[in-house]
Amino acid sequence: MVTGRPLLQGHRARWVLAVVLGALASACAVALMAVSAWLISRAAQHPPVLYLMVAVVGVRAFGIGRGVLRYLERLVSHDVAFRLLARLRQRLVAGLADLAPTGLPLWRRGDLLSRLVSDVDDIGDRFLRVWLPVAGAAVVGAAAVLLLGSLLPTAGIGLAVALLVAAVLVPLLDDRRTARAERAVVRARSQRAERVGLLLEETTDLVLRGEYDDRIADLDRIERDAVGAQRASARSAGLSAGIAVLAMGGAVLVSVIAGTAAVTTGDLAPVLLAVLVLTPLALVETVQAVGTAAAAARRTAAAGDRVREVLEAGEAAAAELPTGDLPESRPDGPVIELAGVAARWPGADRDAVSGIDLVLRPGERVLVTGESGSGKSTLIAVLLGFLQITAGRMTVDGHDAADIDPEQWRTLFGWCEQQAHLFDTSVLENVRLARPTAGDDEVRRALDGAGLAGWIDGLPAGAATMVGEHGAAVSGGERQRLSVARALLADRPLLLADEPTAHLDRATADAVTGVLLDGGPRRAVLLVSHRPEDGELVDRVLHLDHGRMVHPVPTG
Ligand SMILES: Nc1ncnc2c1ncn2[C@@H]1O[C@H](COP(=O)(O)OP(=O)(O)OP(=O)(O)O)[C@@H](O)[C@H]1O
Repeated sequence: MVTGRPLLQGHRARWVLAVVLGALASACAVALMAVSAWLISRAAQHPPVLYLMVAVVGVRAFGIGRGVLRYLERLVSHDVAFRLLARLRQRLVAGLADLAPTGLPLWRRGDLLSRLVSDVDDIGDRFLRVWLPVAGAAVVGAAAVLLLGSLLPTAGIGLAVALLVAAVLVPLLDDRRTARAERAVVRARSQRAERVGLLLEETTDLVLRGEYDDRIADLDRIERDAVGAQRASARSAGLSAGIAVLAMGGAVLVSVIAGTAAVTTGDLAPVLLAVLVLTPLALVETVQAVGTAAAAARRTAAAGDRVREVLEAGEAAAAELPTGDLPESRPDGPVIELAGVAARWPGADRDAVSGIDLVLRPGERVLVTGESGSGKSTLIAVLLGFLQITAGRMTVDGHDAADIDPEQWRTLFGWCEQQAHLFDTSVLENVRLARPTAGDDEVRRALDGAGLAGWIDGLPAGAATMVGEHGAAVSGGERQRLSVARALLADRPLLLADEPTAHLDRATADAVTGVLLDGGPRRAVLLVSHRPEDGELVDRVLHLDHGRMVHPVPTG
């Protein structure tokens, strides 16, 4: 559950310090007002200046203390909040990694981004804008009530009632409206992130299909909803703030009436009248913060629910993952076997592959062919452990994959994909991702192996050249070879290549296929390809038709 308690673990002392500092800063503001009031009243009686010195020092100390303590409170509380947010994001990303890739379509990409960024930020606000002001207001409010009550009980009661109205009653009465408005704010924000993401991804298609303007109009509608929701939320907050001022005004009035009467009857020293009257005014800001805290509490609750969904899905996925170790590796490399394997994508009503029997021995090269949609990529997803098998058995050296920790299982495989993702960093670092501990020399050898030496020599900064956002500065063939370089650097016992030459010219495709298949005696290679000529380069061909293996392999 995304609540403060588990998140706060290890940070409680800092958190208490932030609350104490915040309360002291608010207390300084109230004390400043009270002491100033006393000082002005007393000074009006022209006493010897010595009588006033303590109060003068007090005014200075409280004035400086208010600013310094508030600064320190901000420093400590934001430090705690950022630590908590980092911890929460780590947990979310770890959960998503357990869900990926088949579980990720549970949420649209923009929606997921909004949960990871804005919703998590809102949860940070729970500490900064909900608990902190409420804790501070509770401490300072109680102290002010005690102070006024000790001077004149009626004034204390008046202040207590005003505080209850402004900080408890109004937020409670307004709760349903606030909750609705804040839920709408969070929903509109997520829709906006989702639609903007889609719009950016599909701009070219939308323009060509003439649907771009409709999408912009749709976005405008969402934006109007978002603004409407924010207005409703601001109206609520404004109302609470206004009532807080009125309530404190009421407390001032009670103090004036009761205080004047008490001074007349001699029950109260005249110099204390100003203290009674001005102290409630110093509390206005503190009480208003409680009003906005109520709205923030509602928003963070809505955001918390959305983050919790992702966390719980991740935790559920993690709980189901096996934890066994890979068996001791054999000197000549592992043997991977699939016997009668079937697998189904989430939400599908039939298996995407079934009855798959396949043995991959060290050094073997197997070509997988089949029409589009016949299940070739699904077979790779099964091998990589991304897709649960629904029937049959997959083993490594006789040990069931279903018992092995998926992270360990995946260390068996190198993967050369169709559209390798490139990050906005250098060529070198993009390849090093495959084995982060690899030295520059090893990365360069992998680049050479993938036939990229000539290309790199021609780059302005060699292998240190940046590839641009999403690899914008890299051609399709170069991207493909970078993917090959990654697979070579990873140097895993089994190399899976899913149509690695799909977008390449014949000569480049021949070269890339050659490099991939030349894995040596220990590395098995499973190549998915539509090129008939690749059949000549491998030991075996596995042909798929509607998810099932076909024997004999059709020719031509
Ligand atoms: N991520 C996915 N989620 C749901 N269904 C999927 C997913 N990927 C593939 N499928 C379904 O599984 C079946 C096999 O698809 P697969 O991508 O494995 O075929 P393929 O042989 O690799 O096709 P292509 O040559 O076009 O890449 C298809 O019916 C497809 O719709």
